[in-house]
Amino acid sequence: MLEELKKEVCRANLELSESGLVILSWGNVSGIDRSKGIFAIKPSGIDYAKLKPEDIVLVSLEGEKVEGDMKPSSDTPTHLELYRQWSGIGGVCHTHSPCATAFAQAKRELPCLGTTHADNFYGTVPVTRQMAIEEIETEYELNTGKVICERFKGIDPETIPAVFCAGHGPFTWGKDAGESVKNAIVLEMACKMGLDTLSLAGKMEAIPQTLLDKHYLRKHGKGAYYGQN
Ligand SMILES: O=C(CO)[C@@H](O)[C@H](O)COP(=O)(O)O
Repeated sequence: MLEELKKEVCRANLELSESGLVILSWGNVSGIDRSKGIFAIKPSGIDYAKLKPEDIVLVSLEGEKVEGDMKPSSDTPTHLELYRQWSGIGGVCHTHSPCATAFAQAKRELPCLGTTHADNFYGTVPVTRQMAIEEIETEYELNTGKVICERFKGIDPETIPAVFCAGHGPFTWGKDAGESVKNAIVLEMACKMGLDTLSLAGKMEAIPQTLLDKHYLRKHGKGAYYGQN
């Protein structure tokens, strides 16, 4: 079932591995078929070098494994919560890429410091709150999805397809699995530029909204972020 989706998600996971954003079996990518209410995700703990389309696991929006010999990614509940809450996304990517993870661990948001960022993210990339002990000790991955959606109240997730999960790492998303990986690559580069800017200038200062609008709206035609840029 859903052979094409499994091939697409397998390809996206291999792209993630080839991008250098993940090592060992870290990270994961999924993609959803909204017409069937089923998403495909990387199996847990797999060596990317051995990953094949037939290894990709299918999971329903009710959270049931529909097809696959292996255990779905340990982050499946997070991907599931984002698909449930945000009907406009088609793919989700999670990494521990070093610069973006530094922002997540430092609980720092990434302001829009330049046009590179502005071309891809309509404003500040937010960070979630630190989860409470009981949220961590119970359903950690599901609660990770919940605090991401909580943080995005008032923010259009399609115009800022990225977040830093406090104390953990980044999640990105997009119209499909491939775009979620592209956004993870752009986020890591933007975070590296942010750290370099901070070390050169001693601060991270957002560009004017008008420059953000000029770049983002010219490329994407819409922007609906109501918070501070
Ligand atoms: O965030 C984590 C672990 O902290 C996970 O993303 C692992 O890095 C990958 O887990 P699997 O997808 O292989 O289960």
